[in-house]
Amino acid sequence: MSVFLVRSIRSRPLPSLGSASASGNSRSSSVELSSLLPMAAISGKTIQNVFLAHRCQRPRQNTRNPSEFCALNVSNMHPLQGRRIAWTDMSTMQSHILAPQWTNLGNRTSISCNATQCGNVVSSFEKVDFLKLQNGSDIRGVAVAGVEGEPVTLTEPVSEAIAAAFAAWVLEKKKPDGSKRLRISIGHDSRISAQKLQDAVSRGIADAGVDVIQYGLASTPAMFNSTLTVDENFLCPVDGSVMITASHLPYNRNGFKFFTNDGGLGKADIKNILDRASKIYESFSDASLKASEQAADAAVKKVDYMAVYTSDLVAAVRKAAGNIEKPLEGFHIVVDAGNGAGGFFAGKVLDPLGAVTTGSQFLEPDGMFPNHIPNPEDKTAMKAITQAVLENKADLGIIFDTDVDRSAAVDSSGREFNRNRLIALLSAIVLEEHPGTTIVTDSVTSDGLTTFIEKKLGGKHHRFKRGYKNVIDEAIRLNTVGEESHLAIETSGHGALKENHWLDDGAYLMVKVLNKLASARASNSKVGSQVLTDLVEGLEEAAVSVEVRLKIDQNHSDLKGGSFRDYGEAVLKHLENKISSDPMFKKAPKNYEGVRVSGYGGWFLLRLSLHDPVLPLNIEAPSNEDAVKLGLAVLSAVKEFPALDTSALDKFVQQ
Ligand SMILES: O=P(O)(O)OC[C@H]1O[C@H](O)[C@H](O)[C@@H](O)[C@@H]1O
Repeated sequence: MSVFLVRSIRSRPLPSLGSASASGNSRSSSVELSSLLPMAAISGKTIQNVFLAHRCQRPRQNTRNPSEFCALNVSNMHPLQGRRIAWTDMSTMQSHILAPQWTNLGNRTSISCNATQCGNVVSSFEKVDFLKLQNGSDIRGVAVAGVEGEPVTLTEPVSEAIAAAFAAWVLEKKKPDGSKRLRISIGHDSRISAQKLQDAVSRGIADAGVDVIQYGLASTPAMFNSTLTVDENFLCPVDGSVMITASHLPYNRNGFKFFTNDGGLGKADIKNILDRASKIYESFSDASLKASEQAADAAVKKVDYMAVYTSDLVAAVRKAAGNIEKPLEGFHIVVDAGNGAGGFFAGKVLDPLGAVTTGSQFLEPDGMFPNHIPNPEDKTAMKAITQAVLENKADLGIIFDTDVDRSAAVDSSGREFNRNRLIALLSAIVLEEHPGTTIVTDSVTSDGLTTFIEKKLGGKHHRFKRGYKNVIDEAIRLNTVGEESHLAIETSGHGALKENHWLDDGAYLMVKVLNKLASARASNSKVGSQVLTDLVEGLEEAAVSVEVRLKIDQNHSDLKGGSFRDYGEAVLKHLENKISSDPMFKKAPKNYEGVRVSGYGGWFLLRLSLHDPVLPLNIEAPSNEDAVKLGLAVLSAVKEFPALDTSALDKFVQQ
């Protein structure tokens, strides 16, 4: 990948980005530009129609005045017409300085910077704005400007306030006696805003008088794990942990997940932290932020914690295979990390275990996700790993989401282990170890999966609600009321095991799969990856399986000022009433969210999304015709609600 440098030569035309793109990968290309910077150099690349600029700063004392600091003459930047520019290392405060030099871009190009529209400037951000950042038990916001209609909400000061609030919350919970300082670890995925937010979060934590341990690129489960590891060499256990990630969302988003040794924080905790953050934010001034910048440096330590986490994974597989050093010798396993944080799995886990990993792809972190979205629920992503398995004639393919709390696999014939098939595979493995145990899953699992778990494997299927935290908490609850459960897993690829502290960990799910491969090979050297495919033999899968998402227009007058949740509930109630009088349908006897109904040999579930003003509809049926009949039944009920956008369902039933 070539990098361009902008040199301090005025008025030299910029070469066409278009022609540069043509010479490289069409989705991700870097360009050699020469031009126009008095005191700074710029490198960058164009990805997804965004020109991603990186400024290599020259010594500031050489600048005559601040506006020359990064002044660009872009009079010849026609090739950027209609494109966006995102800075990876410069706050918009600085880009405001250079804005006059860019005025001749007019409306052709929008300029944005890494973390924030207003960089490190304290701008008005009310309590209500903080509360909007809550996404279930996570915090999510826009961290990079440049996408139309998506203003930056997760600025550096906002992030700093949230981190300070989390540190205060941890202090309150842990009640330290003053003999030692508390410590909080910070990790991040591959997003382009990671560095800026890591710095802001570090400042917030240090401000609260807590030590900061930075791990750099890390996975979400590793961050939780750092609250459990006991090893002073790695400054563990930490008292709290922050993962900077927005999972599989687009490049401009980012967010936070928080942990203590009790697990991930719940919805009420997150609301509490956002409440506190809004108060802390009120006390911020430009001067106080400057002071906190200096204080942070002293409180920050860096630790290679991923080395601990990955060696634990390696040890787990060795142990399962009877303490063999290289239990995966002879297996060819390809990994697709989608340019997220999961690339470590090939080099740090599979290689030491003896597996061949050639053909693994997109292992290098790239926050623009130039190849595919790192998401095992995404069709393009699953196609990419399937292709890699087939092209490399591999025994197994493994794919992770951006922060590695979700995963899926592909067998040697290209059959996917995701959604119901992934749950079936893990259920088979866990039920061999714990006969009769209850498997807790999300609500969109199939009827075929219930039959498989209960009739073939002799376990119990507890179909609960959507949401990884809901599923895990329910499994923990069952154990406390005397019902043994060892696995909580979602069709999304989230999964947690009792034996692994109920840690929501996509990498550990794959370790369980590898354990099966390794132990089967240890007892019979001829065993190949077919052993995994055989485990899901007998799982009935519907010929048609679809999800359509019906949006609720929150500004529609039919909401009569009420919330989208109330409106959604009204839609569900109406559907339930209509269905109960129709002899073609039967309501699911046990159901924990939405309306789940059997009919025409299949089923549907309409429910409220966990986070969005959306009613997701899942349909599974033996044929397209039957699926359409189920869709039509839903459509006739929901059509009476004008604020509901049914176009996706209209399209489905008209096919
Ligand atoms: O309710 P939905 O909009 O379908 O979203 C549901 C999903 O939301 C998030 O991504 C959670 O991490 C998942 O655990 C959950 O399944």
